[in-house]
Amino acid sequence: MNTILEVKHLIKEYDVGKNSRQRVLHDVSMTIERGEFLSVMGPSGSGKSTLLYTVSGMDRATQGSVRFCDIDFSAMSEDEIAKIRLSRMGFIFQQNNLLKNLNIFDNILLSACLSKRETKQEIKERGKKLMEQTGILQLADRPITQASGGQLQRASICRALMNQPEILFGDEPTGALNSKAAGEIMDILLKINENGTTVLLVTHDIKVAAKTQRVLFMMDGVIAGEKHLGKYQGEAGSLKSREQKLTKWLSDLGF
Ligand SMILES: Nc1ncnc2c1ncn2[C@@H]1O[C@H](COP(=O)(O)OP(=O)(O)OP(=O)(O)O)[C@@H](O)[C@H]1O
Repeated sequence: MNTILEVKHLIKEYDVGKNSRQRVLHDVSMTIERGEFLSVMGPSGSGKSTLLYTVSGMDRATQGSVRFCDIDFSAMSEDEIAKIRLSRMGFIFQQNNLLKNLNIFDNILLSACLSKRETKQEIKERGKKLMEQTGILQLADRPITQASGGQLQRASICRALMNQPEILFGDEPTGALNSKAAGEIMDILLKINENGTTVLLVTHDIKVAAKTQRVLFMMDGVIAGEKHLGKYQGEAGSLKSREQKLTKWLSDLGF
């Protein structure tokens, strides 16, 4: 086994007013192996996004440890963690967060330009290749106001992949899309995972979670259960049965 992320006894509290703190994650422990494709489900407010942001180093743990490969986030400065995020992790969100004053191509190239590891030519070539793989090469010069939600989400996937991350985090990446566009985004994420990138998604959508390999169920700030579905191989018949298994499991957990 090759562990990419190890979380032990994670506690996360937020300051909520004067001398008042809300505990959102209660003693969460989990391990993610390199190459896995996981999703996190659970009721609204159960702590899914907080878990994602804390394990990806976007936010600090209050107590407990988060290790990415052999790196202990608690021993690192904000700047050091930001460098790791930029060079080794990718992020996609429900809202694509693309910059309005840049066209689609320049939005995609931006993070690679910031990491300054390659020449502009190398960056452009990889950007084009990713756009081709995700079916949006023809949109390179478009302003982001002239593309659909699904196309913009493909662009944000390209942007997240520009620095060839080892792990991709998604907070409801299909949440703002219709079911056809959501299915297409999931197919792209499955290919990315097949090529070796570990993927961790937060989702409310059973159809999305059913295509992932392992589903974590969060409830009141703890991981209340997990379901191993195995790698999804792409057959429609097996997808139906995965969705049914997941629906029954979630219902048994009271969701
Ligand atoms: N920055 C913050 N400051 C204070 N409280 C916060 C902050 N972020 C989240 N919370 C609180 O933490 C709890 C968990 O929020 P979180 O967004 O992690 O839940 P979630 O399961 O992702 O919810 P949803 O499915 O609705 O997105 C909620 O009660 C929320 O109000």
